[in-house]
Amino acid sequence: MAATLLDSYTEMTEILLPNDTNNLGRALGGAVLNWMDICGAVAAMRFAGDQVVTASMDHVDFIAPIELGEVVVVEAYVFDTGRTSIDVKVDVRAEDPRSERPDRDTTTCFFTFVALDEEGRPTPVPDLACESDAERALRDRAVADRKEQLRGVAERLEE
Ligand SMILES: CC(=O)SCCNC(=O)CCNC(=O)[C@H](O)C(C)(C)COP(=O)(O)OP(=O)(O)OC[C@H]1O[C@@H](n2cnc3c(N)ncnc32)[C@H](O)[C@@H]1OP(=O)(O)O
Repeated sequence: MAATLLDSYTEMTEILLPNDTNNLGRALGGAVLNWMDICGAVAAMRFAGDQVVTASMDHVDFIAPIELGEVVVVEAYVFDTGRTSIDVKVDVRAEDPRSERPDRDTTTCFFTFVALDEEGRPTPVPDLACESDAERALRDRAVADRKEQLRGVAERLEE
């Protein structure tokens, strides 16, 4: 049984409202993580066709702030699988349709979800199929980016 990277592709669009901001009028990290977790879980569920739970999130760097009123676009896709686990890349970018300001990448995180059967036990997931060059490129980039991110974190801890 196989499912494609495209089957999993999920985009979620939010607008940053006051409830999700800090006292500087910028996005709370926890609000962004919540959107990323939901978007990643939807991608994993679309892929597996089963309920999933978040097993882990890798390191998260918030590389640029998101300002009140900006549009937040969260994108997620499956790039690797185990027997019952599903690895998902989640990217976040901010857009301001009211200005000429260019879109900004604000964070990326790699999640692992586990598919569960109706009794809540881990259950096998489909193999990942990449049918186009674009899908293969996304998969390879995610694998490389995850390794690079983990290498960067290890180097920072050693400094
Ligand atoms: C604190 C919170 O609110 S967390 C948010 C919501 N998430 C949850 O509630 C999930 C809570 N955790 C759980 O239910 C369990 O730990 C589970 C379902 C994730 C894993 O259960 P386990 O009994 O460890 O299952 P098991 O040992 O069979 O492993 C199943 C798969 O999970 C993977 N896995 C287990 N723990 C982790 C982890 N911390 N990180 C990544 N993958 C993991 C295993 O590698 C295995 O993958 P594979 O089948 O592809 O080889």
